[in-house]
Amino acid sequence: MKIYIEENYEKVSKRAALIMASQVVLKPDSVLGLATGSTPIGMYEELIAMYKRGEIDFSNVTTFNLDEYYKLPIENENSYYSFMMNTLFNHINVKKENIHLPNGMTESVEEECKNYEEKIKKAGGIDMQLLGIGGNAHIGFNEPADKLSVDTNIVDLTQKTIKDNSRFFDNEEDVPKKAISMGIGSIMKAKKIILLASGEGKAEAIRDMTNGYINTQVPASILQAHPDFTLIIDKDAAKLIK
Ligand SMILES: N[C@@H]1[C@@H](O)[C@H](O)[C@@H](COP(=O)(O)O)O[C@@H]1O
Repeated sequence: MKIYIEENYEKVSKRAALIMASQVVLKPDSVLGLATGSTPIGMYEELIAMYKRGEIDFSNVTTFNLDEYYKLPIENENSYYSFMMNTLFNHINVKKENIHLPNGMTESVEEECKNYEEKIKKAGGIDMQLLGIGGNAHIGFNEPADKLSVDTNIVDLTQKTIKDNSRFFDNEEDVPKKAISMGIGSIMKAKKIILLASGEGKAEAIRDMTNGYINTQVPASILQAHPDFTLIIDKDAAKLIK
């Protein structure tokens, strides 16, 4: 595990964008695993700026997002599809057919999860996976539990996650209670993983995921066992690291 502790959120975003951009420059047909949440927004803005300056070309890139809410139409502004289109995809030259998110509106969850895994495999696996982290150390939507799913699966969101994510919705009741998420195995199969975190609200999760132990109640802790894992955090998120 490599850890970069940056002065602030802006520096976290800049370093992450440079790492992601290098991946695409060195391998223009990279398969990128992407994440939602507020944390990666700064990194996406940096990547858009690089694209506009002609420094980076996404035309051969394929993307797979970590997760999508269950039964939230993609037209809803809070769907992760809408988030990704508005925050990144509409501003760069990635091809629409190369963009993948789990279909939360599927009639057959089991089939959708299986297909998603197949599609990742067919694309050659994920070269670089970007992650944020939940306040309870979830990654994707793999919530703390006694058992964690290896493959893409449907998950029940914890009350904490529903509360955390309610800031984007009009009411807490509008937050979907379930999501389809890549599993821990799907994430760990990525050749490289980077995780971004910023702010004091993530300090406990960062402490617990870097303490040398793997604990399913701290889903992100498994990343310590990945051979090419980079943590990019700001001082506030790092303040409880021992
Ligand atoms: N499913 C997403 C995660 O992928 C993300 O890491 C987390 C943290 O979000 P934020 O970056 O807004 O704190 O939120 C959601 O629950």
